[in-house]
Amino acid sequence: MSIAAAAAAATVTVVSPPITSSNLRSLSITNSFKSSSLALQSKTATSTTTSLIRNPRFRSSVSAMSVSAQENRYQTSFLDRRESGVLHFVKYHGLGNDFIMVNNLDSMEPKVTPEQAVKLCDRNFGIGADGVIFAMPGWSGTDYTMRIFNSDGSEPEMCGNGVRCFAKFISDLSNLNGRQSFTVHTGAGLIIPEIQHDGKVKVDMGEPVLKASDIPTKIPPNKDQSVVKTQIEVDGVNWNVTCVSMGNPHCVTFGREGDENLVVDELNLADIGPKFEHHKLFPARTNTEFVQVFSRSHLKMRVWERGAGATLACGTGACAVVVAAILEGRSERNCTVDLPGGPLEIEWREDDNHVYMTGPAEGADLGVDE
Ligand SMILES: N[C@@H](CCC[C@H](N)C(=O)O)C(=O)O
Repeated sequence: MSIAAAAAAATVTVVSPPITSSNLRSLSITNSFKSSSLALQSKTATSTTTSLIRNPRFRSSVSAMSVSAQENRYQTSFLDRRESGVLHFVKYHGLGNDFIMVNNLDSMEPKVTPEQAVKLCDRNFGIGADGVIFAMPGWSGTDYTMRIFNSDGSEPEMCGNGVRCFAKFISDLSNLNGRQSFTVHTGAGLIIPEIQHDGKVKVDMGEPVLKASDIPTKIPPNKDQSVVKTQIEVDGVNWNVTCVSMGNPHCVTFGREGDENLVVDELNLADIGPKFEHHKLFPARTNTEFVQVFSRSHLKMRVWERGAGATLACGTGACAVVVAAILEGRSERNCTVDLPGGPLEIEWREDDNHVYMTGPAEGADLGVDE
């Protein structure tokens, strides 16, 4: 289906996973999109494909909407029905960080434009999500490619919770013949998720990037080429920050000048979050994690995500938090990180310098049982 056909889509079908022919039920949502922005969006999508492929880290108005719930039973999976003008998707979430998942395995061109993603992600006038994730064919030898649009339409390099959802989505879509692990090309390079026996997904998130200019941040490096526990002024207050990229940029803070012990529940995230995100010291904007230390292996964080705002969880953010905590001498290499949506297990392994993230990923449960 072409971008134009997708954009002109009149019907979007939501299906509750697991995706099997026997238990398939659907909820139809009818959208009318303004078609005037289509040509421009198609160009945007193409240029983002190009920039993703060039990423050097790969080395190692909804004008009207009506919703009608129907009980439809189909003999075959919805994935086998390819009506033109219909976008099929499912909702997945990792600890409440939720995504519209699109089966894009037949094309390297996203079936949804950034502008459409903004509309689809709207929690009142759209479907509601923190982002749209596309499962695409592999690239340069990988099994698959994952791309994502934030709810503001921007394209991040990587998404930790998203890649766990991606792994579950792929295993629901494809016959993996018992394989539980595969390789995924992302804007942050090669990512390897593995579905564990307990249903959780463990992800090799690769090596953290610490060089300030690669994160990118304009904060002057204070330790080798990295920014570790240095002060920046945000809205008239000095914050101690450590900067880490997990393919996407993160600014991690454990507190303000003279007040090292953040109580993260007391923060006005909606006020301070955007001031970090759009700070002039972060040329590509930044995700920001506010962290409270319970012990050397137990941390709690709240996140303000670039392009998505306050979310219930951020996988790359939790990885960045543990890397920052280790760099600042606050934690061990294995930590439980509590997020508003639940805990993630993070390890920054000494032997290979890779960060490993383990946590759940689930399809949205519409509560419709057989
Ligand atoms: N929630 C994600 C991160 C998504 C991308 C982020 N908003 C960005 O722009 O970098 C995660 O779980 O990592």
